[in-house]
Amino acid sequence: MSASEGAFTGPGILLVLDGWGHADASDDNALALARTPVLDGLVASRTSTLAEASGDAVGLLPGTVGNSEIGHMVIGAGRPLPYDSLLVQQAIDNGTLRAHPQLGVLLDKLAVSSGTLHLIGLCSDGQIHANVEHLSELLAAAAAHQVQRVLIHAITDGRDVADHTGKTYLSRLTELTAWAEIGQIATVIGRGYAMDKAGNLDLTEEAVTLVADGRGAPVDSIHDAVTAGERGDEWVPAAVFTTVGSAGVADGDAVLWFNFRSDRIQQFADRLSEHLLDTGRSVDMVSLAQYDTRAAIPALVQRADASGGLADELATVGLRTVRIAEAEKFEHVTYYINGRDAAARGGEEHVRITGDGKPDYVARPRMNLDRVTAAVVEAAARPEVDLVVANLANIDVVGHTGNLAATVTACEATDAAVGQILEAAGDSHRWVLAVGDHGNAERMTKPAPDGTVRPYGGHTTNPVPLVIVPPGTDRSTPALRETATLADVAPTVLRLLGHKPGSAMTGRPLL
Ligand SMILES: O=C(O)[C@H](O)COP(=O)(O)O
Ligand SMILES: [Mn+2]
Ligand SMILES: [Mn+2]
Repeated sequence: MSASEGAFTGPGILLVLDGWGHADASDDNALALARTPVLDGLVASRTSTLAEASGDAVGLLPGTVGNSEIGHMVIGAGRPLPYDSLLVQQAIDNGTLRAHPQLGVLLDKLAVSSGTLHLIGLCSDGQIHANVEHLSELLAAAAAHQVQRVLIHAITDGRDVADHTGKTYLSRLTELTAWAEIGQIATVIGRGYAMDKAGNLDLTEEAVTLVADGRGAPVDSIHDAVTAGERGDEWVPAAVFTTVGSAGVADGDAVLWFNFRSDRIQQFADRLSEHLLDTGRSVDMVSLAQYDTRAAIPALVQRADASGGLADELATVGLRTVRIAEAEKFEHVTYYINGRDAAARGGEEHVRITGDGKPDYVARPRMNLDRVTAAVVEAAARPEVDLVVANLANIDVVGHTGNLAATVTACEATDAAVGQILEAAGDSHRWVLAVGDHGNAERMTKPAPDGTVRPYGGHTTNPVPLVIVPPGTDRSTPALRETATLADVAPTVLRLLGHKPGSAMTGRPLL
């Protein structure tokens, strides 16, 4: 360790506590209700501040809740990055989406062949994976090109928005189709099936055969579609509207995927592509934003450049990092934090902690935290490792269940884990920077579109705690700046490691 402008430099630990947001205590604030002496101590310390993690501070539309993808990307990039949802909205506002040549060719082809356009995506306004309002532009484009038939394959949410609101969003779809004078809902299925990202292909298959072959329970109304299941909107079972005639995808049809975030739709997109190919159907596919699929699906809106972030800077100066998270958040500390770049840089080691079987987060709110913590402690003890980067998933993942009691347990388990990690940091004379990537557990209810207050497991627009714990007994560290955003994390980490912020970073070191 050496002194540098009042701050110390040396090896450290960057700890992302997923879903660790800040809000005043209330009876729906799981973090405040939980007994969390370690986290409370960190937040009350002099080297603690609050960082903006939502809206335009990170590259989202103003007022939009943060999410893991943009959160980790900005933590890594050291600058706000125009996120896909923002870029899609800009393309709608400036007319480039509607005038997109590739979209025009696809729609004209359908108009000539009388083929069907299938719109597939998450129907809510959660703005994390999709926004149902984007459909007005897509339907208008189809109508302008005189496409004759548009079918919507709606995925119900209940995770990024309050549960049991699926009916409201499906009703919104019918308003949009009435306004555009084209389109009808053909099928409905919950995101638990259609947006599995853990390789549970049996779940994905339900969505694939529903959309491709029209195989699902016949329903006559939105009400029947969403009330068939008793497990909420995430698990609405496959349903086909009897009113649409043939709901499946025919040879010569086209598919437009309207989720803008890839991670939870790519498995479905790949499986549907393979299924159509296997069954001899030639179908044009495009996606609203870029997907990380095996299948080549052209995107209508391109991703922002996220290079020049922490990973690139660490590689340039030759520092070693270990990245640790359980499966749910593994891409977050590797792919996302590295600027949506799958290549591991030199000096980068990845530790992915996997669990057994299908997770039940209410029954097991500790998840695999003990093993994640053990891996962090082990990595911290290795002198050749300059920076340990870890994500503790529980506060967010259990928070998503909307179950307050389970989330309180998740917060308490995380608190104990952070305590162990701080001890290990003390032993190895490392600093620790702990930060949330967006809010979640600090608010567990939300008014639904119908005005009722419902349990809510989704993210928030609240700022997140950002705390630096100096190594050893160093108590000379100055207080942190009061205004901060996630873009300040990478410059601060580089400073603490004894290096300058990267030239592409606009965030500023917090000390
Ligand atoms: O995909 C999910 O689990 C949620 O919709 C968003 O959560 P994340 O942004 O924390 O992954
Ligand atoms: Mn997150
Ligand atoms: Mn989340």
